[in-house]
Formats: sequence, structure tokens, C-alpha cells
Amino acid sequence: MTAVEVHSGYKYYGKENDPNKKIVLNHLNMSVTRGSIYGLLGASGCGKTTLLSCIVGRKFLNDGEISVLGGTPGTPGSGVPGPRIGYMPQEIALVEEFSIKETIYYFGRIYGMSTEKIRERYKLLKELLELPCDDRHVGNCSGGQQRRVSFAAAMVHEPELLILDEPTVGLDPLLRERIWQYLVETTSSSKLAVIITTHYIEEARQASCIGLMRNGILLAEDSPVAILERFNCTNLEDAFLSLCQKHGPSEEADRTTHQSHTIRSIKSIESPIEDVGTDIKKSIPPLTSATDEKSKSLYEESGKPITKSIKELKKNSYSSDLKTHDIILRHVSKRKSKELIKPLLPVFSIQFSGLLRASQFHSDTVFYIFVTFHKLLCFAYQLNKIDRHIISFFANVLAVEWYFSSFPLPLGTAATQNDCFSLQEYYDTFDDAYHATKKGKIWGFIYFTSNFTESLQDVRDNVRDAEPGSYDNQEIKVYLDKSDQQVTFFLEKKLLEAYKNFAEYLMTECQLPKQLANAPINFETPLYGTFDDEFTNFMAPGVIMTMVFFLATLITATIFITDRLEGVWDRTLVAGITALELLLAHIMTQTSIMLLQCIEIVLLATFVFDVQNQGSNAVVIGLLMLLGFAGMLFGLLISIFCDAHSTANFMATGTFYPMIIMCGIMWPLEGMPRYLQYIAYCFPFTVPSISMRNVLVKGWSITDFQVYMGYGTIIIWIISLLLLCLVGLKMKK
Ligand SMILES: Nc1ncnc2c1ncn2[C@@H]1O[C@H](COP(=O)(O)OP(=O)(O)OP(=O)(O)O)[C@@H](O)[C@H]1O
Repeated sequence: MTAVEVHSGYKYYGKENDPNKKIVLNHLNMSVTRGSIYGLLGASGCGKTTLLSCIVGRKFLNDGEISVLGGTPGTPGSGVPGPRIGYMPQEIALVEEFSIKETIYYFGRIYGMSTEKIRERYKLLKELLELPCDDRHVGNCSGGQQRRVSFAAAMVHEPELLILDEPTVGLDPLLRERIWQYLVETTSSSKLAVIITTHYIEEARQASCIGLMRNGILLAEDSPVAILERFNCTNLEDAFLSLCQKHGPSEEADRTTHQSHTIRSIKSIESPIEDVGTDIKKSIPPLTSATDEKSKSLYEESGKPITKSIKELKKNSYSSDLKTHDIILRHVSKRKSKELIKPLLPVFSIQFSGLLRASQFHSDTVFYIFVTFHKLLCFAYQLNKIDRHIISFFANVLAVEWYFSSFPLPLGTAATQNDCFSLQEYYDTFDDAYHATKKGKIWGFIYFTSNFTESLQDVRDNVRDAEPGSYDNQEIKVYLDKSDQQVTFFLEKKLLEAYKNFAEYLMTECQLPKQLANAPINFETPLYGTFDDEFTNFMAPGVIMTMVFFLATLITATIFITDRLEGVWDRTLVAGITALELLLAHIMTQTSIMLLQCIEIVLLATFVFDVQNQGSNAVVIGLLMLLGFAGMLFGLLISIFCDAHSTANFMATGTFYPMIIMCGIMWPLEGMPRYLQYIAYCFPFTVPSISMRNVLVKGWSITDFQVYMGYGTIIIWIISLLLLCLVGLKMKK
């Protein structure tokens, strides 16, 4: 009974009409019977993995037919992909963050096994494959150990067809032998069919049938004994070598001749020697692409095939393959942990800033928003460099705050500890203070001339008859480093307020109307907001929305790209989970995380950053959740079009900056040229930020136009992103 039957399988990569398209399966025929092991041998790049992908239903033939366990893979009711097959791909394709036990249980559950059955199988496989301890994370296992876990995951459910793509790479010979022994015993006592590819040609001697593959065709398909007899060889490597020599030297030969004499099993090649010309007989067979050039030059030197040397070259090539493989594994796992940490940085930073505020500092909240924002920028790149700036920024700001806290005006009763907004530092001379500002140690200084008080008194008492120079000397001179607009704006405001308090106090003491001290402009009670409104309240909606959107984007893009690159996505699909189920699982997990994040952000903003919400928390959380969902879809879109993390990062960062700069929190929309305003309004969090500000500051409800417009904008974005994802998925299919 046949388990797998391939009839005239034809598959290429590239466009149909492209003359340079890569033909990988070239009208290949193959037959695997139940209760047997089929060893698929061939040089690197000959099409083995592609053939296996077609068998498990992850890729489709362009022409020809495949039947697996009585059905066509990928068709409804065939059970393939699904639990009827066990698939161990060439790459490890396991979630590195899972422990070994979790990995086996994960696959067991996907295959619908009971916990008891999984436990039983896990025990058996653990002994057979000498797996490390249960709770060791896959990412912390060596390359060989990871392969064994991968092998166990493919066999846990006792499938009808087991497909193993190079399962024995990196394993010690004793363990390899045990695995083969297990496969031989299991296949002889059950209907299990095994297709196994290997670079160790000799180990395939234990297979029931061997298929020798080259350039997309099967040169031979028979039992190992029959192959050895036919070629009069003592080992399979020599048999393969002879067969390749007979078949031809290059891919081109295969391409041009396949219609006439390929796709036949060795049984149908009556006289293989006669089939090929003399010049082809002389030529050197490409065993692996890595050894090809070396083999050829060896041949050219001596004028005859040098089997022994080729074997040595092959050996070297395998060991270098292994090293490269291990390096790639290490690199991937190292990179992954970094990638996963990155999206969490803004959350850490916001919490860290909050903790600082709660524990040590009493500075104005605006500084913490700056710090968080700076850290958000760090997240994009160059963490260390910007961090240094933040530290110096902090030191300087606090220095100024201290200074102003003891600002030597008779603030009297108006001065309380809460009015402190600077660090105090005295300088003996004007030059010292000037240089400290020049060097960036302080944000500015206040200079009082030596006869300040006398001059002030002189001006007030004598008015027109005051001494020359008194008017100049009675001024409080402020020298500021205005390179940071926000800091100096804040300092100027506080300084003027301090003077106003002083002047009003003076007028009151002199029993004069307070108004005399003020400029004849009076700002009445604001309709919304307060006089003391901090920059935080303005920035908060935009900053929070940016974070929610891009956290969701980065997490989604990272997870999907990592899963795809590491083969976890493909492997899970082969196990019978559909792409839609995988997407839904991600959406459900991510939505729960987002809900927690949104609640955390609202709590932090309220209790740590003192952001007052005059409206409904539910409306705010609703807006944030929808925005997070849009971010998630944007991440999905990025992962569809980007094959690597680096390109995904470029794409995310490239979109992040225009959006954040133009959403109105840094550059007021009213200050933009008209055409830029229109563009800015189209961005996903410009209108929603305005909506959220209206809820927070004005207490407007969802029925207000300027609130539900925020919802409307996000919903339009969600629909558009969803459509783009569907189009992208269709294009990539
Ligand atoms: N998605 C793809 N697009 C274009 N070419 C591809 C793609 N996948 C594989 N190929 C090419 O098809 C050929 C066969 O690849 P395949 O992975 O099937 O070989 P293989 O025999 O499994 O090699 P190895 O033993 O090294 O894994 C190779 O030349 C490869 O470069």
C-alpha cells in the first residue's frame, strides 16, 4: 500500500514565462510504501526540501500529481496538513521561549492528544532521544539537543507518515544509530511510512528504499542492496557517484535531457551505462554545491575522478555546514531576546520615571514627560547616546529648580515648598555663573547688581530724580541658555509669576490696590483647563496613543517575522492549524495584553502623572484599544511585506517619525502649512489625540462630534489596514 505517490511532479520558482525561472522538480516520480523507510538522498539544492514541502501541503506543484495517504495534500478531507503526518523541517522551527516539556505538550495538544497519552509518549521519546531536563528552554539547548526536541515533536503523536528533513545532522553516531534502529523497528511493526533526507549517505543503508535525487529528478529509486548490486559498489556513496557520472555533468544537461531519459527509477533503466555518452561518463558529478568547484579542479588536475578526495571534501563541507548552522542558531536566539525586550522599553521608562517621581523628585511633571519622550526616541536607536543627554538634562533642570526655590524675593506667605521649581546654587562672581551656563552646567542665572536694593529704593522714592544708572541697576538680570525652548519657557513663566507675587505682596503691604502691580491685561478663568495646566496634559494623549499604536505594531511584526524565519509558522500549519486560527490566537492574546496595557497607562497617567480625566475612562480605554488594534494590523502588514527584522524596523521607524512629528503634540497643527495639515489629519493618531484631549480636559462624551470623529478615524484605518493585509496575503501566496 502506498503512502506517498508523486507522478510527474513539476515545480519551479519564479514567473511562468520567465526563461530564467528555477525549475526545482523536473517531472519527478516517486513512490513510498507504508511500513517502510524511504531515504531521499541528494546534493544540497537538488530540491529535496521543496519536494517535502509539496508532500506536506505547504507548497504546490505547478504540474503533476501528488497523493499522500490516499488524498491530495492541501485539499479538504485529505487530513494533510494535519495530525496524520509528523513533520520535522530542516530548521529547528520551535519556540525558543518554551521549555522542552512545554514544546512536546504544545504539539501534543495541537494534534488533539490526551494529557495522559502525551505524558506517556514524552517519557518514551525522552529516553530514546536523551533529551535534556524538562524545564530547559529550547533556546538554551545546543544545536544537537534542539534537533532532538524537534524530532520528538514530530513523532509525539505517532503519525501515519513521518517526514524528517535531515534529522540526524549534529547528532553523535551512537544516537544516530539508535534513532535509525527505532525507525526500522517501528516501520516493520506498523504501517508507519518514513521519508527521511540525510547528508550522511551511508546511514541510508538501513532504509527500505532509496531515492537518489539530482537537479529535481530522481536518478534512481530502489532498495539499497539492489542499488549496490547494480553499480557493483560496496557503499552507497560510490553508487551515487557512479550514477551521477552516468547522468551528466551539469544542471543544463538535466534540463535538456530530462524529457527523454529522466524520471525513471533504476528499475526502468535497462542499461544505464549505454544511456550516457563517453564525455558525460568522464565528467565529474556535483556532489554538493560547496564541493562542486573543488571536485572539478581535482578532476582537471588528475584527469580522472578522485572518489577519495571527493569524500574528504564532502566531510569537510558537512562539518563547516554544522558550524555555520550553530552560528546562525546562536545569532537568531540572541537577536530574538533583544527584539522582544525592545517593545517593552517605553513601558519600563514610563514606569521608571513614575517611580522616580514618587520616590525622590518633586519637579514638575512636565520633565517626566520629556524624559519618557526622550526615552521613546532612544527606543528607536542609539540608546546610550540619548541616555547621556537625559542624565545631563535632569541634572541641569534640577539645578535650576533648586536655585529658583530660594529665589531671594520676599515671597512671603505666597512661597511654599510647592513653589520650588529650581535647584539653588550660588556663584561668587558674574563670570563664574556666566561660564557655568556657557558650559551647560546650569540652565541660567539671575544676576543682582551690588547696589540692587539701593537702586530699587532710589527709583521708587525719587522717580524722575533718581541717580543715573539706578534704573539699570534696579533690574533683575536673567541670563538663560535658551537652547531648550520648553525648559526656558517654563523658567520664564515661573520667574514672572514669582515677580508678580512679590509685586502684589508689596502693593498689599503698602495698602495700595494689587492691580497696580500688574500689566493691564487680565486672563480670566479659562473655559477649559486651568492656569496651572501643565504641558503633561497637552502631551499625554498624543504620547500615550503613539505608544499604544507602535507597541502593538512592533510586537506583532516581531512575532510574525520571527515565527516565519524560524519555521514555527510553517510547522504549526503542517500540524493542522490554519493561518486564520493562528491569526485569531495572536489577536486574542495581543488584545488581552493591550487591555492590560491600556488600563495600566490610564492608571499611571492618573495617579503618577496627575493627568486629570474630566470625562469617561471607558471612552478613553475604548479609543486606546481600537488604536492598539490598528497598530496590530499595521504590524501584520509590515510582517507580510518584510522578510527580515531589519527591514521591518526600518519600515516601522520610517513611519513612526512623520506620524509623531505631525500629529500635533510637537508641532501645533495650526502652525503647519495648509497642505501639511490635511496630511497630518490623515495620520492614525492626530484626530484621535484631539478626541482624547477633549475627553480628558473638556469632559466631552462620545456623542460629541470631536470625540466620535476620533473613533471614526481609527475605524477607517482599521478597515483600510485589514484590506491591505488581505491584498498583501493574496499577493504573497
Ligand atoms: N522560495 C524560493 N524561491 C526561489 N528559489 C528557491 C526557493 N526555495 C528554494 N529555492 C531554490 O530551489 C532549489 C532547491 O531548494 P531546496 O531547499 O528544495 O533544496 P534541498 O535539496 O532541500 O537543499 P538542502 O539539502 O541544502 O536543504 C535551491 O536552488 C534553492 O535555492
